[in-house]
Amino acid sequence: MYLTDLALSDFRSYRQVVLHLSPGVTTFVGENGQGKTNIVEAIGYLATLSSHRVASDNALVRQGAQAGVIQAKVVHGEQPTTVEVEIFAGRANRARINRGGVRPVELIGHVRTVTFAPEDLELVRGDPAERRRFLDDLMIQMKPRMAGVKAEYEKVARQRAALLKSLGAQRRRGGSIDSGALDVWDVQLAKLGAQITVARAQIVAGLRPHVTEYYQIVSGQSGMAGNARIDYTDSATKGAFTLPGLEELGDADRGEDAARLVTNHEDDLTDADLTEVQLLSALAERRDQEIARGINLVGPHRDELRLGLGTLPAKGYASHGESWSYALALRLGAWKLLREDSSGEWADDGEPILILDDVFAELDASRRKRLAETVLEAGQVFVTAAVGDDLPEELSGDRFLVHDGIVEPIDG
Ligand SMILES: Nc1ncnc2c1ncn2[C@@H]1O[C@H](COP(=O)(O)OP(=O)(O)OP(=O)(O)O)[C@@H](O)[C@H]1O
Repeated sequence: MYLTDLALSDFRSYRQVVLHLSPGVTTFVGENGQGKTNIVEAIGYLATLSSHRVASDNALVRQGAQAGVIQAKVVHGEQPTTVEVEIFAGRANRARINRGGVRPVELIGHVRTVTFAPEDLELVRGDPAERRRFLDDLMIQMKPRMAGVKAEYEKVARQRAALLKSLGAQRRRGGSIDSGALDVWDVQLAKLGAQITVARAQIVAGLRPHVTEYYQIVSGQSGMAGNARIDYTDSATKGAFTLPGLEELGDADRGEDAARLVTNHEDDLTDADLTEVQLLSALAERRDQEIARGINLVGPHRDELRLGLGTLPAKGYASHGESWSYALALRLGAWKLLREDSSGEWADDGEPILILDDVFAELDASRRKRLAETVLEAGQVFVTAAVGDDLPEELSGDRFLVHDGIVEPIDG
């Protein structure tokens, strides 16, 4: 998969820009604040309908404009497809595929990207929510129907939390409470939550060997010190979540087609049913505590992706350079997993686009070189850098200079 054209109108700092793009490596070079990241952010938005930098869409619309538009032509298999999203500040987006109106969520899957950016250090050093978001973005790209499940889960969790708060307040005032009203929310939370927990755990099982491998490649560390291992812990059992048939994948051959197991995993139903039962029993057990605190204490929003390095957790122990290598290994692992995914419409070309936003300046010379060699395998790569000299010479390809809202090709 690759983009041949990208047009932005009123997106971030751009009033209007049109770019013709080629497969292989494309680099955007320019001084700080000129709009390099804005371009790759737009490409990433087409894949996930969210920005890798901000939680709200408001900042994506050019100041003073009503709506920002991102339009791209993507070649996937034989036929080019035109995808377009119109972003409104504070309102629902509008989307088009080949000029026909569709629901925005239908765009997901037409463009697949993996973005690595300075913010990714938070994947290792930040709160568990960062790591859950990483898994969810990947989950939605691999199983687009999970976008709806996640949205529904979040709605149920919000409503249940409101009820817990009011029951808690009632109890503190000395009134008697009927906590039976929670039952219907528990059932929904467990049903939706189990699907998310299982989908994420499948992704972790598929990612694990890739993360271990890429950590060693990028960091140059080997042996126990360089052993990066990821695990998923669920809130109901508070233990490492295991999936029958998938767990052995962690120790499987590195070349194993892990994505096939993620998307075609036959035990989905059994796993989700089992997890649902575990969630329901944990909800029953912790109901009193939940009412006292007025928050949901059980569910995938409390699950954790744990990152281990050697015998220690990465968070709090890994050095700055090691944390960077780990974040990069997570992103490259995600890219490999998406690449291997040959389910359904990805049978002919599931190759995701790789975006490396401002990352070379953060790496030492040997890590830069190893990263460059690795990404050359990708069908299309977008790189941004403030200083062209930070880029290893392996990354030749199209170059654009970005300055004052103008993006122009650099010859040679
Ligand atoms: N909604 C918006 N409307 C107008 N301008 C915006 C908007 N959002 C961001 N900008 C401007 O875009 C510029 C930032 O662009 P971008 O983040 O792409 O820079 P960059 O070239 O990647 O810089 P750096 O090298 O510092 O990372 C800033 O000058 C900012 O003021």
